[in-house]
Amino acid sequence: MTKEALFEQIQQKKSFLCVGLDTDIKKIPTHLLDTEDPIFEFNKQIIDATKAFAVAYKPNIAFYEAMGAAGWASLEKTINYIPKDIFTIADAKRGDIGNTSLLYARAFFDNMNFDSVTVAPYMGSDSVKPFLEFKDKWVILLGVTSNEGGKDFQFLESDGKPLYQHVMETSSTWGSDQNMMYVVGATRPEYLQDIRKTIPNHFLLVPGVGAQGGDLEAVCKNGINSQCGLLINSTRGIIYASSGKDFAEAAHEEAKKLQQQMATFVENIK
Ligand SMILES: O=C(O)c1cc(=O)[nH]c(=O)n1[C@@H]1O[C@H](COP(=O)(O)O)[C@@H](O)[C@H]1O
Repeated sequence: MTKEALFEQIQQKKSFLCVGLDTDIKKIPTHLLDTEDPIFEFNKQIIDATKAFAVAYKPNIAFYEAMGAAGWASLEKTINYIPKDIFTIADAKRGDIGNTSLLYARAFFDNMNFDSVTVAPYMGSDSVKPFLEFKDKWVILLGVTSNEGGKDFQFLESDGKPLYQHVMETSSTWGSDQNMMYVVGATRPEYLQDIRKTIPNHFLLVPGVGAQGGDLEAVCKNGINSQCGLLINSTRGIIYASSGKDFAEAAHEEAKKLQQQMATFVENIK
């Protein structure tokens, strides 16, 4: 998907919501366990209930890998079920020596037809560049993560700059704002003004609202740009809003609440 197509969808839906699909067999409503593929059945109903408000879906690959071959089958069915105009993110946090990264890229872009994959920057340029060779596909590089341990390395300074800033400055020359995005946790909105000085035009994937307590308003105020530039993710806050038979309706309501908070920000984009 191109950046223009993504922005068009954001304007149409007045939303920049990404719904995470971290589907855990231990957490889905028990009445689904009798179906042929409970993980897919859950995802299907979540997608149907939220697609009016979501511009992206982000299955976290760990949840599928943990189920073995059956998990991969559920993931493939899920990716094929997501409407084609909605952006898809394989949240896999990959990155390895070049020939291995190329195969990760083929797995998610060619075999499964995801639009993007999350990538860890630690192994540097030759671990990221193979993902950038695929037309209309995206790398979403970890920048400032939402978790507590993100502080362990990401803010260490050298040459007067924190590590995350070195990562963003250097890596943004490997591709462009047409094929690279960055992860910035919603729990750390105070870094967004500085981040926007380094990468004014890139889209940011912002996880951490809902269950992790991130601040949606602060993220929007500091992070939005002239093409929106934000995909804000919520996972548990939406997909596990209810553990009963009404889980899809509850997900619909939570997604709608977030979309309504986002609508004014979209209307004010100049
Ligand atoms: O890359 C990510 O998506 C990610 C980066 C980050 O810094 N923090 C973070 O929580 N995530 C992912 O975003 C999702 C957050 O889920 P909830 O906390 O349930 O909304 C999980 O799939 C995490 O793996």
